[in-house]
Amino acid sequence: MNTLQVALGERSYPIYIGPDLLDQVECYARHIKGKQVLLVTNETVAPLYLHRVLMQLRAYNTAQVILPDGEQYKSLDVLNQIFDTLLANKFGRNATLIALGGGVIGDMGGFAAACYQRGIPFIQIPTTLLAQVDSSVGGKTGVNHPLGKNMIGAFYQPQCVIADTGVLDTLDDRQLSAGLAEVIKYGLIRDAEFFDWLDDNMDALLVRDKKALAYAIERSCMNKAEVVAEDETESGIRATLNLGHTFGHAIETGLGYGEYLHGEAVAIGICQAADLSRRKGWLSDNEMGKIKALLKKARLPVYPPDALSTEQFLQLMSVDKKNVDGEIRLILLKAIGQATLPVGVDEQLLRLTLESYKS
Ligand SMILES: O=C(O)C(=O)C[C@@H](O)[C@H](O)[C@H](O)COP(=O)(O)O
Repeated sequence: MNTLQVALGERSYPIYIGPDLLDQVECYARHIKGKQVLLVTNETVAPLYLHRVLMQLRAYNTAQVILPDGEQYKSLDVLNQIFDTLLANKFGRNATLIALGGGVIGDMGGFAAACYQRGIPFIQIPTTLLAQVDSSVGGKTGVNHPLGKNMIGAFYQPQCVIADTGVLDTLDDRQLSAGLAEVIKYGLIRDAEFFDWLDDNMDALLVRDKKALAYAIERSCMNKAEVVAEDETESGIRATLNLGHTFGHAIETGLGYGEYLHGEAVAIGICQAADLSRRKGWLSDNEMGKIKALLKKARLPVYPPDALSTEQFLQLMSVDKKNVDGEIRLILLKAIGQATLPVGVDEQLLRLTLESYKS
């Protein structure tokens, strides 16, 4: 097992990475304070892994919530089921919530923990590649609104993250590729050497070579932990983690949550952000080509859906959380390995990019 630390003063926590961690009681026990534990998971993950986690929690008074699987269920309505179960079981302030699942479960479970009785401890057990390399780390929790992705939420850090790399064996290929979009993102925003490594090792990652996957997860988490430690609540550098997300969130919201996986929408958004950077003269044609080729090699989409018009894109992008006083601000690239902070972009250039960057 490898342990990384997210250094946030009194809110610091470890990320445990390794195989078969679900069966290691020490990973859980040292982070559970009271006797009550609520497990939040979904219909896909429960039959695969819930039993293994419960086996380690025999000393506790446990309850479970099994939610439907998919981004379309990351909503206030579904969130209420978690509160219902906490209350029905008379769980108090020292109860611990464990989120066992992908990004949707982690974000919703974390938000429920942040709100219930004004905050109870929670543990992230991410079961998708995307959740292991990105969403379980850093304390962004929340739910979607029909008009905007992740619009209702809170920064709320977990007690620990338990990334059991063995659970990726049951992940389907589409989900694996979606996770690779966020992995590639780290190379693009701050780690050019990692981008080159990914270029050389993408085939190994796609066939789930264990050594390659473990390395990609550790290096991604290391990058994320460093950024979050520097800027927990996104007043500066943390916004670079949002590369491609303004476009990506517009696709997810515009097409209806669940149509595209988050990582797929982000892959397209990364290409659109890279294309805009190229039009600004910051990125060369060669770099643009390398980015698109690596995303395609990871079996990710690189062109936006025809169903979304330029006007719809602009409308959806106008509610992004990085915007200031109504101005759309984007994370762009100066080079592979170097992202900008949010920059306001000329609307004409944005329109041109949206209209011309199509399949
Ligand atoms: O941790 C962050 O900060 C990120 O922006 C990481 C993103 O990859 C992640 O998708 C995040 O949930 C997006 O947050 P949002 O603030 O754009 O809703």
